[in-house]
Amino acid sequence: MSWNILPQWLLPEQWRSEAQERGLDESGSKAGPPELGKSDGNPPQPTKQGLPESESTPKARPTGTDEVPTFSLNGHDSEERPKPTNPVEAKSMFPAANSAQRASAMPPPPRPASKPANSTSMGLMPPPSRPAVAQRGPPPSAAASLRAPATGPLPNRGPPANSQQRASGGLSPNGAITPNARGKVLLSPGHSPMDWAALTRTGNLAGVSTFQRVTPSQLRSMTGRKGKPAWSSWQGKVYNISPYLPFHPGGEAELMKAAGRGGTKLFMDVHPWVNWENMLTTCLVGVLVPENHGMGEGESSLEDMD
Ligand code: HEM
Repeated sequence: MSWNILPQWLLPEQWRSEAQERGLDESGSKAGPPELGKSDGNPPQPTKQGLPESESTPKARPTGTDEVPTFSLNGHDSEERPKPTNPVEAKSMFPAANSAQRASAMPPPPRPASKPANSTSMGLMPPPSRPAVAQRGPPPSAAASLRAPATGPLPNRGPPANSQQRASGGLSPNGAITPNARGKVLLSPGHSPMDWAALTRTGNLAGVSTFQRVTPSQLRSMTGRKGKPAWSSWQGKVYNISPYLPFHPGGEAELMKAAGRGGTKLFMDVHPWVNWENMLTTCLVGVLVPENHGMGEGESSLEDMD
């Protein structure tokens, strides 16, 4: 038991009387007269009267220092632990002053990183809050995914081609429908480049059932007006550009400049990087041929068909 290391005047009444009965002092040996532990509530006076010569601990004789004996239920520990003399050591009792942990140069074990209280007290910012998980709706359909190009020009979505916004809008001071510096227009919904790509996969957009030989006069008549389709030739190939008009990022008016004629130079002046051949594959009408190709009178077989 560790009660025997305490001064008698610090012991509870019950223990004090017990110690007196056993006649033990703090070292466990037979003590002197029982008046040592009188229960008058006052600490014993530092007098040698009544104390045996063998008594050497300060329990019954305060030394005047501020040390307060520690109390532990484990009597062995309290008796074996050396009393700290350094005030710093006195505050930090773990690891023990003479332990291997103190003697070695090993750093202390790392603190757990995920303690917000610790990180705050260390002056560190708390970890950033995780971004909210994007609200995802049902998986997009195949057609919808086609409308969101991962690369290439962003689809221009905006008011319909014949709307008031298209007619008067845009950043151009002269009223042209060119809302950006590059002259792109706002395409009506459902007319993005990906929509066009999806449309071209649906089938033939040429407007003719068979491959045609187109003469220049024939081509000139296909202006996209008066109920006729708009044809244009690029490098000897004739395309029906009517279906592409609402999809053209440069606007219908720009594209219509090539209607009924060769559009190579116009095209190459503006965007030589555009792969028109791929884009217009299903719009291919035929090839451009000399005016009197296959005709004695210079008449066009297509004109006859109309
Ligand atoms: C059928 C033939 C044509 C196709 C397939 C086509 C296709 C395109 C494409 C894909 C763009 C967007 C380019 C980009 O974002 O980089 C574009 C823009 C444009 N196109 Fe065309 N185009 C054609 C004919 C023409 C013609 C004949 C003209 C002019 C007479 C023209 C004028 C423009 C303009 C001004 C732009 C906007 C500026 C720009 O994107 O650089 N296009 N065209």
